[in-house]
Amino acid sequence: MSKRIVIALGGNALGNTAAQQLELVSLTAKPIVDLIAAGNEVIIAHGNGPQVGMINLGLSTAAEAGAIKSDMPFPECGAMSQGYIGYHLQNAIGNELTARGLRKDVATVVTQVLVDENDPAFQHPTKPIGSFYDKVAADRIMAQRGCTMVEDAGRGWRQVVPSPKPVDVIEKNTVRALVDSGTVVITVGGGGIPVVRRNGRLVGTPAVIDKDFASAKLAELLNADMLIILTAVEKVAINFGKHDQQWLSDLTPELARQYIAEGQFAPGSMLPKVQAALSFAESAPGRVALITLLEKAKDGIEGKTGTRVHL
Ligand SMILES: Nc1ncnc2c1ncn2[C@@H]1O[C@H](COP(=O)(O)OP(=O)(O)O)[C@@H](O)[C@H]1O
Ligand SMILES: NC(=O)OP(=O)(O)O
Repeated sequence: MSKRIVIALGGNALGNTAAQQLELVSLTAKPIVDLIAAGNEVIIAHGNGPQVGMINLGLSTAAEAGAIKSDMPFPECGAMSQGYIGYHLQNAIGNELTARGLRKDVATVVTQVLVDENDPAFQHPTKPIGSFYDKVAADRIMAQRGCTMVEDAGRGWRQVVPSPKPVDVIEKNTVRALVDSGTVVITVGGGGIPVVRRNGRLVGTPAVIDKDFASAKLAELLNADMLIILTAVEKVAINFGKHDQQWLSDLTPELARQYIAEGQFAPGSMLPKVQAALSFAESAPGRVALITLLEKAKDGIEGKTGTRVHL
């Protein structure tokens, strides 16, 4: 039976350069088009941590060198990352559809996501962006730019920015209308451009929303049947990386809460995915969230693999 499915793609899976990204999205497009060819309505959300950091650093460096007139504000960097990644995804998915003789429109919607100006996340930057650095380089960048950098899960040092929770997707009606008309939509890229409401106006704010939370919010607003969070592991584990590691196939809200309380999921990596999956699964009866590998998405939908979070 065909389903309405929101897919969340990890930003780290998109490579570090435009050439790498273009090559990787051509591979990403295949399993996504498998789902479309099977009759599902597919909406694609994606991360932007490495990309928004690259755009921000590149333009700041150009401004400091006098090559451009002024620095680029951070929300605009987020918008650029949506266009950059969205273009590659719509190009790759469109080409894959054409190669299979399927006729479907594919479009990226530049998306603003409402956040609360009083969200405590603004006081505690946690979202890693940009490249990984060693400690010496990180200390130098922090001193030069006055930004915050932290060690990211043993992989090196990265800049961190505030990551408020998504409250609403401003362009949700446009996205819904496009999906209803049969268009494959790429939206809430990088979790959406964070905006706050001030005196009745929407104003961009420097932050990066977690794409897993934004995808869960979008899936809820679009009344999706499934939220699929695609990442670098086939299943979620408890005792991850330890000798007694145990892969999980099914997670009820009760179990998910228990494991979260035990600290089983790493903050900034698996924790937001499990929390986002839990929030979608609990938003209405029958909704299922799946966490798995891109190439296992089809098997996961059929219940053959992945970690399914459901009531
Ligand atoms: N309990 C866990 N179970 C499975 N993977 C985990 C767990 N805790 C941490 N991880 C790590 O989290 C990673 C996914 O997070 P991340 O790389 O930030 O995601 P994204 O795909 O969105 O970029 C996995 O590849 C895995 O290395
Ligand atoms: N915005 C966001 O969640 O990006 P990553 O997936 O790259 O962390």
